[in-house]
Amino acid sequence: MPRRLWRYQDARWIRQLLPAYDNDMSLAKRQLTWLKEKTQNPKILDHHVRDRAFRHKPLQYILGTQPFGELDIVTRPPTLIPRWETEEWVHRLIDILLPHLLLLKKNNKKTAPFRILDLCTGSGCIGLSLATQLPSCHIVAIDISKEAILLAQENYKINHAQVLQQNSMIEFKQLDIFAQNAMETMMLRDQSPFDLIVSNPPYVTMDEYQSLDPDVKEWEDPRALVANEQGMAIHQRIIELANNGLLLRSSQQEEEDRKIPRLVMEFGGTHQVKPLKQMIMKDKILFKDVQVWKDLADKDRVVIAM
Ligand SMILES: C[S@@+](CC[C@H](N)C(=O)[O-])C[C@H]1O[C@@H](n2cnc3c(N)ncnc32)[C@H](O)[C@@H]1O
Repeated sequence: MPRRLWRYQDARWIRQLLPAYDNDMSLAKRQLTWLKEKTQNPKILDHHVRDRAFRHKPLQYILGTQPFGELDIVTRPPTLIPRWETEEWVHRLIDILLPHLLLLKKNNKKTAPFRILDLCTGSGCIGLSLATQLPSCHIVAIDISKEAILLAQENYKINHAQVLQQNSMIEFKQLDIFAQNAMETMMLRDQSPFDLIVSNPPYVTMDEYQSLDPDVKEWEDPRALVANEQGMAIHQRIIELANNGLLLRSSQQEEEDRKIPRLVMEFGGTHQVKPLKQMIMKDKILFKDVQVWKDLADKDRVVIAM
């Protein structure tokens, strides 16, 4: 296409993109630059701009990937696009676990793999980050959605070599955590409890869901977002399963293990802090302490039980 025509097209595309970015010219221009990095074909580009501008298609679904720490996670509707808030706490968690696992390895204190359960895995971003950065871990990752499990497996294939390099492994399984046989299915072959449970479960109420942006509502699976019980039904189920034997009992643990997180769950905001802490500390046998981590926007975001 001649340069003059490109300039004309660019101006038209930017005009079309503007409403999707609150009429912020620099943001609209930046989006166009990213779209152009994906394709230089004007017909395809025009299609992408229309998808973004008129069909509210999230940019990450158009580009097909989203960076998540060291990983480039493949994104596809309707599986939830990994969020920066999750990326942040996962890397904070890795920073805590890594020296601990290296020390255990050095002191020969733990010969069996460190077992992690990633509940509500979606694209696999959390489980795969842990599997590619932590040594000798055995991770089981669960999701109710078939599309999510297929996507997570695709993401695993891309990062397979890094997982092997860590001498770790990860398995994905489609399962409803409310299913009757959930616990046995999650423990898989070993039938032994986990050292750590991590999860970014759905946590918005149906009312909150109604007011979300069309980018989210029209493209992402509602099952990834909405939960009953004021957005805490899945958290409640995870705590119940942990208490019923899915997590190692503290008496079976080495003293050092007690200092590291054993249950890590993302949640929606300050209004959920008190009920979540109460649910976790109801049975004081399993957990000795509970903390809340804030995200970079200074919002209560993750509950950590030790
Ligand atoms: C907020 S998304 C998190 C996805 C991913 N872990 C992330 O952080 O981007 C929640 C996920 O929970 C899954 N989910 C919802 N209800 C579930 C259930 N009952 N059992 C298992 N997974 C469930 C959804 O399919 C969705 O993929």
